[in-house]
Amino acid sequence: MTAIAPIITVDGPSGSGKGTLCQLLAAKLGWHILDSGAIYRVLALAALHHNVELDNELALTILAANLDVRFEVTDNGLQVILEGENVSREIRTEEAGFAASRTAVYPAVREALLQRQRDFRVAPGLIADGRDMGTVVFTDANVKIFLDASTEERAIRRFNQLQDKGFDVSMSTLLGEIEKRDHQDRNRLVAPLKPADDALVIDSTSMSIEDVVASVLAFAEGKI
Ligand SMILES: Nc1ncnc2c1ncn2[C@@H]1O[C@H](COP(=O)(O)OP(=O)(O)OP(=O)(O)O)[C@@H](O)[C@H]1O
Ligand SMILES: Nc1ccn([C@H]2C[C@H](O)[C@@H](COP(=O)(O)O)O2)c(=O)n1
Repeated sequence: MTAIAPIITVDGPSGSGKGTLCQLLAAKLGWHILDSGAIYRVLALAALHHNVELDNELALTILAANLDVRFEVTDNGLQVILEGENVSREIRTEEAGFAASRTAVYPAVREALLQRQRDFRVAPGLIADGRDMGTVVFTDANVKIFLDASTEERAIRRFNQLQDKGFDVSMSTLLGEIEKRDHQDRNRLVAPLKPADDALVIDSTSMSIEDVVASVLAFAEGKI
């Protein structure tokens, strides 16, 4: 009998540091990584390419079920390939994040993407980054983390991150966009952003990323 691969889920709002934490955990443990937000971002981009409106649930669901996306882990980070085209940079704008959040409100779209996400669970283990990893996709995860930070701190982090990548952004616009996306992700009817009952909630507002990693590994001891 094959043992089921262990899994650590990391959920939380935009800019809380989930992606950074997941990469560090995956490198430390030698595990695979699932960036589920990238799947929703790619879906929104595919909708744009195929002239599908972001409020057309049926067309989005068909697109989601047939999404031709590949993920490649390289020395330059995760590369995201949509229909043969590298879209890694294009999907990282705040606009792409908000468009992704719009596609993510539809139950049928989420259902169509469920198995694709679960297929990432292979040995030696998986670190899963998202909004509903611990509450819906991997309810039996060994370790569940809900990573948070104040809205202001998240906006500052995102501002610095986008500037470093060469995107032209304004702090006040960014703050408004983050609040709007948080509201949409927390208040949708299906799989809203919230901590799983058995998650460790970490407020990283005043924590370094190294401290966050240490807290997670201490919590995970004996569970993975
Ligand atoms: N504890 C921390 N202290 C300071 N900066 C941090 C911390 N954690 C992450 N960051 C920085 O904040 C930025 C956003 O982090 P990251 O992309 O990991 O967030 P995220 O939660 O994955 O966001 P999203 O869900 O929108 O993809 C990055 O530039 C990262 O280096
Ligand atoms: N498990 C997930 C992952 C992502 N989404 C939606 C909601 C987010 O605002 C958007 C982009 O995610 P990010 O790349 O910023 O992590 O995608 C979701 O609903 N469920």
